[in-house]
Amino acid sequence: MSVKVMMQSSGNKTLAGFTRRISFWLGASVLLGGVAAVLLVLQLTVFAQIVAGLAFQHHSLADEIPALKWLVFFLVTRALLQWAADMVAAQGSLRLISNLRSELLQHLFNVGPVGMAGHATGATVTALDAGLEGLEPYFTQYMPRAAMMVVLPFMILATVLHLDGWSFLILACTGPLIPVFMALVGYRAQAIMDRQWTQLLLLGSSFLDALQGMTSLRLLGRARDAVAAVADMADEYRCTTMSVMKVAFLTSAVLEFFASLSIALVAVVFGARLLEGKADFQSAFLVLLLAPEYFMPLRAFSASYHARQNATAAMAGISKLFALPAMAARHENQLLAETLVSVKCENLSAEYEANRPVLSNINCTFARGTLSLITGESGAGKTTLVRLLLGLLSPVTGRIVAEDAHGIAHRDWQSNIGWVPQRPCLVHGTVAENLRMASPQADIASLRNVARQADALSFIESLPQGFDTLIGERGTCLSGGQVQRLALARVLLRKPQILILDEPTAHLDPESERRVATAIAHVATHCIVIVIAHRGAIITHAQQVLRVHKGQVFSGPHLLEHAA
Ligand SMILES: Nc1ncnc2c1ncn2[C@@H]1O[C@H](COP(=O)(O)OP(=O)(O)OP(=O)(O)O)[C@@H](O)[C@H]1O
Repeated sequence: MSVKVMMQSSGNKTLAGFTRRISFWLGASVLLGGVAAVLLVLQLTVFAQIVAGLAFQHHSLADEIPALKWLVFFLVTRALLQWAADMVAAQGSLRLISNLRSELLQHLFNVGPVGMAGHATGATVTALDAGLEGLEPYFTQYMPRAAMMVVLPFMILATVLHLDGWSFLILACTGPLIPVFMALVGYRAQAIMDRQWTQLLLLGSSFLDALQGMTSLRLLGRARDAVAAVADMADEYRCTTMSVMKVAFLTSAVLEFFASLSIALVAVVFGARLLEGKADFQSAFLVLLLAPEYFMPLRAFSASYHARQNATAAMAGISKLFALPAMAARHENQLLAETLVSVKCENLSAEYEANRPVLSNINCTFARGTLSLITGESGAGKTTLVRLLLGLLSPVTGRIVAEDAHGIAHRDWQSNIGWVPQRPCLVHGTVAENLRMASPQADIASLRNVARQADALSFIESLPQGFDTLIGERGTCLSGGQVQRLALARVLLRKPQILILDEPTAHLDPESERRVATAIAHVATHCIVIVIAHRGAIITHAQQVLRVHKGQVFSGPHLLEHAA
């Protein structure tokens, strides 16, 4: 993409980069877990000492009370430390995920609708939702467990070496088998996880597409096929999930087998030497208590290994979104106090792909109190010009200058634009709720005022509950003309100084078209109004016509007559 990148998101957007961001939290978690591990070894040592004292040294329970107090102390403190370690890791992870979600959303706002054009909405939603959630177990479970897999087994090995050489040898030889085995299984499991993630993305996009296109699908008689296709994908996703589970269970079973075998070997070797009188009970008992704990972090690590694979697969989708170039200009959401009198395009060029200009060095002016019409054949670049004005696309060369009556150019003028696309976005809610999207604090008098300006008041008042009538998602309970007038009323609530409309009267019946055109012409008396249109009543109200043709913009009085 050659489009100028306005803002590159900062920082290393990889799992390693994200891990570094919460290194303090992970470090604290591992430290707390490490202290808990020391307490575990001490707890088992005291326990072995108590059992040996009671069984072989004829101690009474009263003799062991000080040791029992230590045992309880170690037990409780260790439980608290472990809880704290888990909490710290969870806290760091939740903060990171929350920050990442804000960063990603901010980045997508900077990318804007033009940059997102080739990206399926369902896949984006899945990456933002399930994708980011999928990273959480990686930070809360996998990373701390990976660290503890090094800390605790080494601590136990050191203790066992001090107690018995043979047991040390058995544990030292069997322990590393587990990570090696994990690496072998992991290679195969990663491919399945990647497939599962791709299927989830496809499922999300297909489901959303099927929902959005349900009317067309029904009209084409393909609704059942679409439902069947989504069902098939859901079934494939289920099968892949079962494969993931199968790999996870098999891995756990094999690891359990290795661990049990190793512990049994320690028990048999030590037991035989105990019978021969070559070892003492307390050491043997302690080694037997320590052996399962030696494998515990390895088993916990293996149980959370799928979290890493899941995160790696999810990260691929998230990285793709972070890698999208930012195309939209950033501007403050502040309305200007000064009145803008003109918006000038100076030597403006735009392109979506390198060396394929859609607009080349265009110059034009949009003045206050003027209704400017942008016309031209399909694909000429009318929408591209509007995208430049809206700040959704950055110019390759040139600039757009917005001036007030004193000739002062303002920087944050784009927040003063009101934009009505061809298909305005109305949400499931009441008429008033849809209008208040533009200004949540607006009172009913303001709503009535803008509705009157947009010629929408009479039809709103004729609805069963007036401004409290539910209009359905995308205004399904309203006609095309009513949706346009409602969208116009909504945008007027923001008191825009510049109003841009994309084919506002397309698909309307002559009466609705006339009413919408008159309402727009009325707004143009105190605004800079720019309308994309090819034909219809709106043309008769235009004071300026700009024709976009082969990357150039032509204007002149003859075009006005021609357009009319
Ligand atoms: N997001 C995009 N990525 C790449 N090319 C694009 C993109 N949007 C538009 N174009 C291309 O830019 C050119 C101008 O498109 P634009 O939408 O500005 O035309 P238009 O005059 O508004 O057409 P219409 O009247 O059909 O809406 C077209 O050739 C189109 O294929």
